[in-house]
Amino acid sequence: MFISLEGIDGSGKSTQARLLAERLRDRGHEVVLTREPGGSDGAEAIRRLLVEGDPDRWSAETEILLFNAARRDHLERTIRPALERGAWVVTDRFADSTRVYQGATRGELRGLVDRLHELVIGREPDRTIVIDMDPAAALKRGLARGSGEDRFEEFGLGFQEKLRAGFLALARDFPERVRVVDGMADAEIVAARVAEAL
Ligand SMILES: Nc1ncnc2c1ncn2[C@@H]1O[C@H](COP(=O)(O)OP(=O)(O)OP(=O)(O)O)[C@@H](O)[C@H]1O
Ligand SMILES: Cc1cn([C@H]2C[C@H](O)[C@@H](COP(=O)(O)O)O2)c(=O)[nH]c1=O
Repeated sequence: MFISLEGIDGSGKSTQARLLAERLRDRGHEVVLTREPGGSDGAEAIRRLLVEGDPDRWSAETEILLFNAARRDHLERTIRPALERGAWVVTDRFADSTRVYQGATRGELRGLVDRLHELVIGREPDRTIVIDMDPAAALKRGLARGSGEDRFEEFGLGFQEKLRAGFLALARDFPERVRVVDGMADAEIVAARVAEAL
């Protein structure tokens, strides 16, 4: 089973991915807990190209290519082998992040995002949980954490609001696969909501 956690920056995806992996391991499953961009040696190298350094280094189109290159490597080296040996895969972000960050926020690039996904990736997770929360609260969590790594967090509240709308739209676009969970509660309560949704 292949599960992705999605949502805006600071919504609690990494926390929930970890808690879900623990819950599944407690039930005796082998679980591969992974993330994007990253999750394989090559994809982690591409992550550094994307999140470190001059934010204007890449054009919007090149950025989409890089996210897809990283995802292809992640799929080939980490996700597929794990699924083939019967493990569960829990990933903190997958292709929906590209749909939302690169596609939904820049409408004219949606076609490119969708065509590249079909060509290079060609599969979806079995289930996707969107952790939904108020962007102002999520931004506060991110700032409190003091993570300086994410150049994407620089865009601020207006951008996060667009992202939230993009993630909520996924549940309408992929009703069989995507469930939205309210992330505005203690982590353990949200974890129970995630388990219930799955
Ligand atoms: N339910 C929660 N209540 C309060 N704080 C939380 C909750 N979930 C996570 N946090 C805290 O909020 C911060 C962001 O959480 P986390 O890293 O899980 O989010 P994220 O969505 O993966 O963030 P990013 O996308 O920016 O990496 C962390 O400091 C984490 O400990
Ligand atoms: C997979 C993916 C990610 N991003 C952005 C979203 C985040 O702001 C950063 C790093 O992710 P993290 O969850 O904070 O580790 O990358 C993106 O724009 N497009 C994508 O496809």
